Amino acid sequence: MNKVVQKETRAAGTMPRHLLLLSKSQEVTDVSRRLAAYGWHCLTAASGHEAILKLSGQQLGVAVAMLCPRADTLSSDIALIQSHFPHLLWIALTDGKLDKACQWLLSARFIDYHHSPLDWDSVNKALGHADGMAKLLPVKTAGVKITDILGTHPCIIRLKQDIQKLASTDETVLLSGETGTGKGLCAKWLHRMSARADGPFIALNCGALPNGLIQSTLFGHEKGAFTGADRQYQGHIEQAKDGVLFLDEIADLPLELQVNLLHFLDDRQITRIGGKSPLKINCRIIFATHQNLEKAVDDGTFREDLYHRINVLRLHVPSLREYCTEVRLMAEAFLAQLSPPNRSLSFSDSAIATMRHYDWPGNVRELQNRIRRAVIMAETSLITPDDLGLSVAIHAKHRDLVSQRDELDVEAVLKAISDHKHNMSAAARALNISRSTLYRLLKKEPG
Ligand SMILES: Nc1ncnc2c1ncn2[C@@H]1O[C@H](COP(=O)(O)OP(=O)(O)OP(=O)(O)O)[C@@H](O)[C@H]1O
Repeated sequence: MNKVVQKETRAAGTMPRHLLLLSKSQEVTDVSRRLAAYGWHCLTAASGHEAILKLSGQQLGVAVAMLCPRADTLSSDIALIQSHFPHLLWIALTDGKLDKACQWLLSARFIDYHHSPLDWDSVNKALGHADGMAKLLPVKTAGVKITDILGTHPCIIRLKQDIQKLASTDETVLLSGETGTGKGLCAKWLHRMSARADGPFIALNCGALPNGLIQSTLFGHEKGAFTGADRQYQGHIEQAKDGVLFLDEIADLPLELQVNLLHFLDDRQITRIGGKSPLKINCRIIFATHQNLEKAVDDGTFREDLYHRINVLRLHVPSLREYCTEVRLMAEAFLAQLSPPNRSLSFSDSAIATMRHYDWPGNVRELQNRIRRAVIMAETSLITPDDLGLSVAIHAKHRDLVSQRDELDVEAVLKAISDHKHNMSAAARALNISRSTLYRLLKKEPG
């Protein structure tokens, strides 16, 4: 009996467990078959939008994403799914060649990852662990509960005060800041504290939808407006009537739709695709971006008139590095939220020190995800840097510093050699190093 069939037999008779399998790759069927052999039923999706449709009404705990070197193509899909299902635990399957975008994505969004050649037994074990943990974690639905904005650092106090001021107006607001800093959270607070709190809060990630879908998603369509439009659809602007529309990743909105949005901001009217008469909609818009909009204007990918229209009330959401003295406080608050009730966990001193010195490129979202991971991985009641997946990250950071320093050394040596017309002894003297050190830095044998 081959291995897969044996596993199938072993899994037979147990209830199938469900997971989301997100992949744009042809190999999805093979992976889904492999996982089925362990009793996993995979809901496959090739985009965030498809995943959201398939997940609605389901109580899934785990999602698997197949990452390839161009992982950035999945990053906005994952962001979209997370905004609707924030408590899914994510595990990545990668082909081992991690580029920068992929590494960033892994640290920001995943609790665990497995490289090919895949050891399916350990993939299954990790999935089982995550699924079990997801069942123990408190279930919260997106949009229902807003967490507090944590932090007592002056930059967070200022942020909260500014949100309060902006909540008292009905003006359009632009939130800027790195990914994972809490722009979505601030937008929800702006809504919650404003006169529109009883109205809807509708969020749309402009980068997560294919170009063909975004216009009807925003503006809606009439029945029969295009092939497949078998019923009338009220777009997000209309759904946000009397409430707030949160347009995330605004820099990703295609240029042709930027014009339509500008018109809406001016006259507050929309016409559904295929519609004849314009509709007046009263909603407040909050924009967010992690990109440099000024550069996007210079590059011609963002309209200058729209930029000026939305860049009036701008709020910068600080990166976690700007208040890294509070990492412990935040980590402990997230640990209390994310630990199952029957487990008492705390951080070891080395975990606190490591978190304090880490750069947090994925900001608070990364901190939350690392703690989710640690809750699953910790074998004792004391969380270690390893449980947070940080020993490797810190090591990589140090290796980076070493390689950067090496590059600078080589640059200085090459300049000295050129300044001294290729006289190695003179170049070494000028740098105050020996000839042998000079050759070592150049990784060459003395000539
Ligand atoms: N100061 C904070 N206190 C508590 N939770 C926070 C804080 N900042 C961010 N978070 C949490 O971090 C997670 C990521 O935040 P959010 O999605 O709002 O980030 P974002 O800046 O909108 O990210 P992106 O640019 O990728 O869309 C959310 O779960 C949010 O509740």
